Amino acid sequence: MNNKLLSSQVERGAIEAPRAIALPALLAQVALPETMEAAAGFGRWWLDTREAQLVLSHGAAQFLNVDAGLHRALETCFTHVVPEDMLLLIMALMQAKLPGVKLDYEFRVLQGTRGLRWLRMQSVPQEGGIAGMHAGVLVDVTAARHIEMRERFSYAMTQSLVGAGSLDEAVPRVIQLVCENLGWEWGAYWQMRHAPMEQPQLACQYFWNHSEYALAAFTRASCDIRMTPGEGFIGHVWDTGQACWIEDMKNDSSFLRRDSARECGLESGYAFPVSYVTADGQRHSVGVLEFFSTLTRQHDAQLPNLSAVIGGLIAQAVQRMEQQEIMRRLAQTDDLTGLANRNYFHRQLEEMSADAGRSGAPFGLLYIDLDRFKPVNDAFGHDAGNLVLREFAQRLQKLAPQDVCIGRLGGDEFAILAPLACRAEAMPALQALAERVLAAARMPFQFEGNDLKVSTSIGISVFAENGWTPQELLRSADEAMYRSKKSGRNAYCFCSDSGTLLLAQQQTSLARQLTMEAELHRALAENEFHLEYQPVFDHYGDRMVAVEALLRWRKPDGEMVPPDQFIPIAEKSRLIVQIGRWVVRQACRDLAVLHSAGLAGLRVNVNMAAPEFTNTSLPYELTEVVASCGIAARHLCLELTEGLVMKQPEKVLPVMQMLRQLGFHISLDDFGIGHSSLSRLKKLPITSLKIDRSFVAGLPHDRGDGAIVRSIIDLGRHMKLDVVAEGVETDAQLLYLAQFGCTYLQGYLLSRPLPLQQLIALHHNGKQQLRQP
Ligand SMILES: Nc1nc2c(ncn2[C@@H]2O[C@H](COP(=O)(O)OP(=O)(O)OP(=O)(O)O)[C@@H](O)[C@H]2O)c(=O)[nH]1
Repeated sequence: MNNKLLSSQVERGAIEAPRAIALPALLAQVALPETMEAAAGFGRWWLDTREAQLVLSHGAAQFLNVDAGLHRALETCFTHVVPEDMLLLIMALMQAKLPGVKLDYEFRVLQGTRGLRWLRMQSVPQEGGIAGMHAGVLVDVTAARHIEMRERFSYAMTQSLVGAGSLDEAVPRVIQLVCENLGWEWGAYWQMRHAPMEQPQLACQYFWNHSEYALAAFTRASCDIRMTPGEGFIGHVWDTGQACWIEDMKNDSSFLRRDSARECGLESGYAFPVSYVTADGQRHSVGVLEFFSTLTRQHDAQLPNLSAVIGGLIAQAVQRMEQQEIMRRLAQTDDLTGLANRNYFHRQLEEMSADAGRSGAPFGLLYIDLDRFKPVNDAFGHDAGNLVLREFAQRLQKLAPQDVCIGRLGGDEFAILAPLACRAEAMPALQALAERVLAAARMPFQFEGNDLKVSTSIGISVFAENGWTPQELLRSADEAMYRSKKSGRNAYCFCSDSGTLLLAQQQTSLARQLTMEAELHRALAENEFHLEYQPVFDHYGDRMVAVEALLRWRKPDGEMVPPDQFIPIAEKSRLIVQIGRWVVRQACRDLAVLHSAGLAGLRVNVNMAAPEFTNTSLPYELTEVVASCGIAARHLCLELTEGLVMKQPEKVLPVMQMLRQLGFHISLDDFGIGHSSLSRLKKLPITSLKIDRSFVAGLPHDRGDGAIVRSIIDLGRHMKLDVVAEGVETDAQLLYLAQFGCTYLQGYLLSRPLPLQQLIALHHNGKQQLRQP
């Protein structure tokens, strides 16, 4: 706005009279001291707080990138102010009308080609000023702000780099710091990769992106692409060692990732080298940092000003970490062979044992000792011995899979730690590895035209069969290795081949039992058990008469533990009684649900463990359980094994009799494989017999099984006992059993074990009708 226009506005009455008096003077000030302002580096402004109008001098207008003169609306002066600062600026201006308030506010403005600048707006008290009129100055404080910010930023960055233990930790933090503090949306660090037999290539090693922008496509393109020195934006910066701007990424044909930049709306970017100069004046390039924005940021000078500091600090960190890495590697490595040294190998073994203890993943340990190595030293000298050790180490590295740890434990002793895919593969995989080691040692070593010959003896131990701890595993493998020596050398032995290692096995199984016991206690307390129910059908296989409750254990990580793994361990402790009681209660509660869901009359069969049947209070406890669940005693059938009854008949029989008197059903499980004498069987207070699945499996073709099954069915008929056949899996088995009058049938052919709700759904689907007993 020029002075003429300003005057005309006053003349048109746009500004009220008392202020109009002052305006010619203002206009004169706007016009006249332009050169003075420019020299002093400030602009002036006059604010009419009543009308919210502002007059800007030429200097102030230049700073704000708008016209000089009168602005009737404040917003027109501030069109280039950064939106986040705009509201606070206007609020600060309006507060100036309050008595005693002095305006002093800093804000950011986009000054066209000069980029982002910081301005400070301050009021300057006027002598004899007009009420409601304020005047002040506008100063560009960008330089001071940059210095301050650079200091703050350098401090934060130094903290990040000094505190970081590795580049993986440090560099992403620095990229994020730059992006967040300097307003870039995407940043990355490129590093030179030296693959064998290939030209060195720059690859995107770390990146960071602002979560509010959809930049995944650009990240993908950056991670996929490789650039050789001189190639593309990154290759150019690497090659020249000079920082580089890119103003229009999406249309710049030399920018290799322009398509993805277009897709993500990225506009401009800046890349600079990360390098350090050594005492001899040599520059060493370490990598390239690049930053991109969705705005055109060509002249935002903050990053260029800081890039030397950032690049230098990162390069120093890289140098420091590389040195640390060398030191670390030296501390872990055996000088002569380059393999893991004794200490480091032990640490690896400790870590692997701890991991395997948690995950159960097996691994093997090969303890390798060269045979007749001393004579090599004695005959050809220490250098010859060293050559054998070095070359044998190289052969081990070549033959072993990538993921194994190979160590030299000292002298002519080596060891290999080999992860195993699964327990079943342990033996063959370790055997194959040991064979390769034997063959590698047998190949002669060349020393000054002589063929040096050695062999090896190997001992193998496997986690957790031969030990849970590094000490147990090493001792087991060492003992196995000595057996290989004793057996004539050039051989391998597994630890478990030896009776002398029974102790390790016993310790292992004890440790496993203790761990499992602790887990079972937790499982009970944390409700990790649940029940599934396998239906039992009448002899036509079409009516469900009972369900067998089957205990299931799902660990918090989702792993299902098979009952045959945890029941034997629970049986060795009193835990089985607690678990058994939980099963009975839950089964009775679920049965009540099944009854009310329309399965009235259904019975539940529950497997009972040995210690429970020697407990004389069992009948009363069970009476209380069924009563509290609202079901009758006849609805609960307790299954116990033949062997249990026969082991302690004097204790078990009275409990069984009491249970029968109270109305509970009792079934003799796994019938046929125990040692029941018929005379004793007659006296047992039981209601049914269960034919063991091993006999059912042989039906109908195995004559022996057929004869046993028919006898049991006959026996049951004569003793007025129900006979249940379990493990029915084929139509032929079902027909056979039905033909000979087996009372009840159970097996996968009819139904697998089901969760409670599926059982109810099965019933509601109308597929099953209940026989009312
Ligand atoms: N060259 C060389 N020899 C070493 C080094 N460290 C230990 N030794 C020697 O290696 C030999 C190892 O001894 P033994 O394992 O008993 O010798 P061996 O002849 O292999 O005996 P068996 O294992 O019973 O067949 C000793 O003579 C050590 O002095 C080394 O770094 N370099």
